[in-house]
Amino acid sequence: MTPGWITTTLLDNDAPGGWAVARSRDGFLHDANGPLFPREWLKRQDLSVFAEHGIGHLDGEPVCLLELDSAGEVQGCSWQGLRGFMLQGDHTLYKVLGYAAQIGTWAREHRFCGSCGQAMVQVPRERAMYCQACDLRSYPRISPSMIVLVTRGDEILLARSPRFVPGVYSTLAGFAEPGESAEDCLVREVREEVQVEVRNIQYMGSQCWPFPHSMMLGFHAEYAGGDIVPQADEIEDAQWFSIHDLPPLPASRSIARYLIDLYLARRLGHAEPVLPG
Ligand SMILES: NC(=O)C1=CN([C@@H]2O[C@H](COP(=O)(O)OP(=O)(O)OC[C@H]3O[C@@H](n4cnc5c(N)ncnc54)[C@H](O)[C@@H]3O)[C@@H](O)[C@H]2O)C=CC1
Ligand SMILES: [Mg+2]
Ligand SMILES: [Zn+2]
Repeated sequence: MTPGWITTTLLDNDAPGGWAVARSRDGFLHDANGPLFPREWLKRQDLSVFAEHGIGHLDGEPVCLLELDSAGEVQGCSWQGLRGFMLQGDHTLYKVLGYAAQIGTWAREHRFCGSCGQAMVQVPRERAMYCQACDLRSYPRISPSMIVLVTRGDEILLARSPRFVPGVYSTLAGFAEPGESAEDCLVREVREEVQVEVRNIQYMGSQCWPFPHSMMLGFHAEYAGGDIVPQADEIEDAQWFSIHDLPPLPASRSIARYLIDLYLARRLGHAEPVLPG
């Protein structure tokens, strides 16, 4: 048995046994034992299965995803969004569900060729969809995004989007555009969102963010000039906060929180946090 979670290219859906997770628009099915169910049992429930994908091995046992058309009723079970699993519970299980969500979304959105519109087929032994007419392969989509903590000595720049939980302030973030490096993206996003200039950009680490398919590239950068002007619509408020008097912060497993906690630890001489993968 290999411990932990290992994604696999593809599994044989006809081989019996293993675990399954079920996903609908309402999230993942779970009961008191969590979101993993014996696969054979789950397939016997009255669920409208749209697609089945082998996704990996957990502690050596195969795991598959049942993508559903709708959230059915299963006695003793309820549905919970991926974000809920990110916020609390076992981190390895959240990784399983995050991967399942990305594969399920990608497969659902790539049934037809984006070039000619014909049905695509699953490539054997590879996580890819294929259009024979165009000789075109589509791989799971990942969107590179940068995230940055802008610092000024004992102050850090935090902002809030109208989408955030009330009161919470976070680091700045944004999707990379074609033609940009992560650093170009950082400079542009900080300018756009708060009209501030930065220098001494330092890469701190990355995190998969399956909402729905971001790859977060995390940085610290020093303030170099400009007064904060929040971008209309995108940024509700942005401020310099003293590291000794911070507002409510993002979830502890997010890279946003890691970037903040890491800066605080270095500034205050505490032990450095570990970035959850
Ligand atoms: N893990 C973490 O700690 C954090 C993760 N994030 C994530 O970072 C990503 C980017 O942050 P935002 O401030 O929302 O982005 P942003 O500042 O670039 O603005 C969002 C806008 O970008 C456009 N957009 C949506 N999907 C896109 C894509 N795939 N490529 C290019 N443009 C796209 C849309 O117009 C959307 O309204 C999001 O996935 C967000 O959830 C943001 C903050 C913290
Ligand atoms: Mg943004
Ligand atoms: Zn095609």
